Amino acid sequence: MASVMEAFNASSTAIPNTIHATIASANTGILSKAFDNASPVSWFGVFLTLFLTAVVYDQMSYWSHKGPLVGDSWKIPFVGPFFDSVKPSFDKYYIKWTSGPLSCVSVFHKFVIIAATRDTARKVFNSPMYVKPCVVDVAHKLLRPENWVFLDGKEHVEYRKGLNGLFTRNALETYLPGQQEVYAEYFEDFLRESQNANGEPKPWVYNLRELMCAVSCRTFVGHYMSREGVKAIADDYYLITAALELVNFPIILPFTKTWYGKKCADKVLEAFANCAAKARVRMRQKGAEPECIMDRWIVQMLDSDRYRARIAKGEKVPDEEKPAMLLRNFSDLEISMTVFTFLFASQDATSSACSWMLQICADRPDILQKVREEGDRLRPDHNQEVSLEILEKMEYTRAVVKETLRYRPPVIMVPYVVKKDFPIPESNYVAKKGSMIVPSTWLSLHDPEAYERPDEFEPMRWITGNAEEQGKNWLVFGTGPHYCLGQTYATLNLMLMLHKLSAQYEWKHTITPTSEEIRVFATIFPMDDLLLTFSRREGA
Ligand code: HEM
Repeated sequence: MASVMEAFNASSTAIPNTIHATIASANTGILSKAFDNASPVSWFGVFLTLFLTAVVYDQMSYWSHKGPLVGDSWKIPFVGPFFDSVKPSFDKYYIKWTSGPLSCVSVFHKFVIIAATRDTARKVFNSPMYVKPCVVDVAHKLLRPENWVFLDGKEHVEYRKGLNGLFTRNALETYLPGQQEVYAEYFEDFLRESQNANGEPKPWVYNLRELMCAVSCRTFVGHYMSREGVKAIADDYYLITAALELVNFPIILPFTKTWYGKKCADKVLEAFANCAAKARVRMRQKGAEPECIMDRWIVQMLDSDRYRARIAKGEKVPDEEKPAMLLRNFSDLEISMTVFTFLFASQDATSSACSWMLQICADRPDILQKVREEGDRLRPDHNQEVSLEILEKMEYTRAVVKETLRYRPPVIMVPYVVKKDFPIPESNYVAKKGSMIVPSTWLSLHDPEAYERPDEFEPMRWITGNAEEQGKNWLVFGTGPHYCLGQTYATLNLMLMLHKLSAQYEWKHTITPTSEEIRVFATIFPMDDLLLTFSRREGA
């Protein structure tokens, strides 16, 4: 969502010229009187007039954008519902989504259109001619302005193609052993922490965030980073999320959230660039096998180099020896910036998903029992590595993960910005250039026409029901040219986590009156931060 800075930065709105002219003439009249010593008009009068003029301008601007959209008829002068966005409330978002397919708010001078239904949301996701993803201004400073995620159109498509090779089935298989190592270490830590607390339940959301950060780092940079290095990133990562919150001061002043976030982001970038340098050295060694995303990327670069060298020498290289994707050479910093975007995109979403998944499975022993039965059947020896082949056979575990993502979609809104006036004839509306337009995923994923009893958690809808056929409603990972690059990886990773944890551990959830309430912090979490205790599963 927009930062306050964006609100301030918003381009001037298209108020009819007559209004501009009226305001201008009013201003000149008053000002000339103020400077005329003989005039009784006081500075207070001048100020008041300018203020009222600005209020009128702000209101007219709001109306000129709003047109037929659902939204307040009157805007609180200048700020709009700013104070609501300081502490975002799920219930308030929900009221907005259900108010109409397209609704609006205006915060400061930023006009925000909310696309709440499946069809309006899809329309936004699939209109790259008119819209592009929008991030808070501070994101450019944290991720660096030259980062690929800020590319648009053809350049974005081309860059993204070069990344596809990092998420193929074959690639995902090579990351599995590293992920399992991390789960094994952290689950034992969970157990110790619960034992040290003498079985007293503790909020676990923070531990899960750290775990997800560690698994991501192992997947992205393998063993090039020490456990302490990973822990340092995991410990500080929330500073980055906080810096990118909707409402933050736009200029990076010392000791503000954005300042801490930037410091943390610089550390992560430097650490990842060091890892890239190490990967470059290791992957040049004979027989070195890729273990992480950086390795695979560097192997693709080296293969492309070799191919180009052969061609340059005039060799006729058979087609089957040509790399699937010819890559240019990326610097350590470029690799680092890109891998940072993976962490940035995955950290909050995956932490949210696994928090809800553990809560739901603890509260529904019938579901957990089935996950265990499937796991025990397909991998009876708990010391055996989980192969991709085994994981892919876990139909019920997959259904639980997909149902978690549907029932509690981690990313409830994806902010886009309108690049040029965007006609939406279905709503008889044209979104003006510079507006923010935010497709929401919630209603689509809770649409009773697509998913019967949408507010019930029913994994079987993915096996014996028709949930898999509702592709148009499945907006968990977005759709269109920016759809989530890591969706297969994210799903498999959550399956791996649930399988490994349920095979060897028990976890109990202490239900509180706010367990089912939703706290919005970039993504969504149980309001009470998920009170858990861990123990070893009998016989494991
Ligand atoms: C449960 C976990 C996840 C959820 C719910 C999720 C959801 C999303 C959503 C909704 C988008 C915006 C799509 C759009 O605008 O159409 C997105 C984009 C993206 N995601 Fe994910 N994501 C998850 C995990 C991951 C992971 C693990 C990675 C990386 C390894 C990742 C990498 C990305 C990237 C790079 C983009 C931007 C793609 C682009 O602009 O071309 N995501 N994700």
